[in-house]
Amino acid sequence: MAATPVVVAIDGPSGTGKSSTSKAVAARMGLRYLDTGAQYRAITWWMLHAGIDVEDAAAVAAAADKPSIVSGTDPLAPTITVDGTDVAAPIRGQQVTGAVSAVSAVPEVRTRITELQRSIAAEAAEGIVVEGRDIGTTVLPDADLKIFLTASPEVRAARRSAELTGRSGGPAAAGADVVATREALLRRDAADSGRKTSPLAKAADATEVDTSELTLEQVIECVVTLIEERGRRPR
Ligand SMILES: Nc1ncnc2c1ncn2[C@@H]1O[C@H](COP(=O)(O)OP(=O)(O)OP(=O)(O)O)[C@@H](O)[C@H]1O
Ligand SMILES: Nc1ccn([C@@H]2O[C@H](COP(=O)(O)O)[C@@H](O)[C@H]2O)c(=O)n1
Repeated sequence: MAATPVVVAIDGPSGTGKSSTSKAVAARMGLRYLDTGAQYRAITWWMLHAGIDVEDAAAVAAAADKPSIVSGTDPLAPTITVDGTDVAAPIRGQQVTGAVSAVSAVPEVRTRITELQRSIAAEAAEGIVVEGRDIGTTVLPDADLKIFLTASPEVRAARRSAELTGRSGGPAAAGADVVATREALLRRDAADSGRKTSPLAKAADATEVDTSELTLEQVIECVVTLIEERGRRPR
């Protein structure tokens, strides 16, 4: 008997483990995977590249429909391109990270990206895990399962610093500064929670999972169990 497709929304603040959890759960359950933060980062990269002042909401709004953003949804090898250019690496840089909350707060940007997200989810015949900030509240309010991941700022900063330090090759790297990383995470959370249009928020019917004291494997197991309870078995 074919498995029933399932749509899973995973939201939460920065660095709570959304991407790591979503990719692993999707791979284990035979689902597609969509990183919506990567889409906002991609449009931000394009704005910066085009010389648009990202603090000028009118200029950002006027350009919102110009770039073509394509997301590959294989959880083992997710991809993101803008006008055919692979931007997977540059969208993770400091410049984009520092600008993305301003761009994602512009309603015309959100309308454009939300439409894209809904069409990708609708095409995923086998089901999909979609992660972001407003998936359960706005993008896919009828998702079969909604998870809201949290973790203390200290834990998130320590995890992110370890990741950045590893990526840059040693403790001397800027990513090793846990205090600065914590401040940057909290600044981005405040901007994402405080915007008028579709802010970062927990849907009323979402299950909250505090990952502060959990290993990544435990969080993955928790989400897989919740999906199985809705009748979907791993492949
Ligand atoms: N439960 C966990 N235990 C330990 N480390 C974890 C856990 N969950 C995630 N991590 C690590 O924390 C870091 C941040 O995780 P991840 O990128 O998945 O978070 P995120 O919520 O998607 O972040 P962002 O919103 O900024 O994209 C990664 O290095 C990841 O390996
Ligand atoms: N559904 C979403 C997802 C993301 N954003 C914005 O993108 C930024 C980057 O997200 P990451 O998950 O890659 O860190 C995030 O800070 C938000 O500004 C969003 O608005 N809605």
